[in-house]
Amino acid sequence: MQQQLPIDNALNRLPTAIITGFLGSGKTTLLNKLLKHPNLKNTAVIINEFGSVSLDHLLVQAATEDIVVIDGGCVCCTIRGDLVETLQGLFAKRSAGEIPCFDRLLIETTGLADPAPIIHTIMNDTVLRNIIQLDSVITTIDCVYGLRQLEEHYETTKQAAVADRLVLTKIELTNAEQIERLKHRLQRLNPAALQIESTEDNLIIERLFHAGLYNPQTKTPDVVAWLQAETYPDVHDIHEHHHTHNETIRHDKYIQSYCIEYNEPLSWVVLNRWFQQLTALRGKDLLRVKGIVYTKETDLPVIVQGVQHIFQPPTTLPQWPPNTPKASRIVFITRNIQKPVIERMLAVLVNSKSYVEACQAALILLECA
Ligand SMILES: Nc1nc2c(ncn2[C@@H]2O[C@H](COP(=O)(O)OP(=O)(O)OP(=O)(O)O)[C@@H](O)[C@H]2O)c(=O)[nH]1
Repeated sequence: MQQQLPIDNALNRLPTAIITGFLGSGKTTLLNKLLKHPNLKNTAVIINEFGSVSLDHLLVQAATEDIVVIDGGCVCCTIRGDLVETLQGLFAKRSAGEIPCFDRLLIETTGLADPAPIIHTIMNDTVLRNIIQLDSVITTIDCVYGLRQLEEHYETTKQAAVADRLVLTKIELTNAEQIERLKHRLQRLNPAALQIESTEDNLIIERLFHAGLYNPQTKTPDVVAWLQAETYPDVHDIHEHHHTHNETIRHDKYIQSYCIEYNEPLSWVVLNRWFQQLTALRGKDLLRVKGIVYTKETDLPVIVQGVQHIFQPPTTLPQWPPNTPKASRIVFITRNIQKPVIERMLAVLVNSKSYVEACQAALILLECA
């Protein structure tokens, strides 16, 4: 039975990048550098902190910091009303001709911000998701303090784990060995994220943006570049590495990144149950999920994306892109959910003949918690 999902329309939406990074790691310095670039002159900027910054030909709005702390410490599902309002206001003014017609949006978070709620807002607000598309999550990492911050602050680890691009700042203030250690650590934490040194003047624009599903030059989906599936190491490599270090506090020790591959077509029932169980039971530990799925219900590739508890409604591509096998490939960045657990869950769900059997997948997940 062929079923319809909306065709992905990312190309028609405004590219939006989030710049995040720990306190003092160089977000504003990077932003100011970017805004001087002629290709970014029609950029609207939202600074996610108190007060506004005045920059000539640019639109700078201030979205107040309004993190709602729910008992138990989970702020991940909180959609920031102020950000939604600010964005909608910006688009209303643009439509009314009150401000110039910007063609790109940059959002700078505060240093302690969890980028997940901002990503949720962009992906799932019913109005915004038809207007803007997440083009890139850019995380600045301080080469002087980065290693220590990764150990001591989960915020830094999470900001690095969800990034599409990692910008290494203050390179000139430290030595080559420390930079290599930091790069290696970041590579293990988030192998698909491109590492860029902030001093790379010529390449920075091209390499910082366009982390979305579409190649901006050809306007066609580039699943290979988007998923970067081949960069995810086999899970055994990660374990071996951990055992060779005598690490005590490290937050990134608990972060795993891997790619699940499945050749047979999956039914939507299985797919939905899998994601529902994952989000309901371990949502806060699903730092980022994205993939292309081969389903029984449609010949078209289905695109899935999620951050923690919230998944974007699935969409399809108009056809399977060249060089992309007709199979499912989903990349996961998780905290304390190992690849075999995810694979076992999927196997149980695929083979289950009853609801009760399907619930066994949830038990696998609960046992590993
Ligand atoms: N030497 C050097 N200094 C840098 C670099 N990047 C940023 N800085 C300095 O580091 C300090 C903090 O930089 P910001 O850009 O304000 O950092 P931020 O992440 O926006 O800071 P918060 O908004 O406070 O979290 C400033 O004094 C910058 O001049 C760099 O690559 N090299």
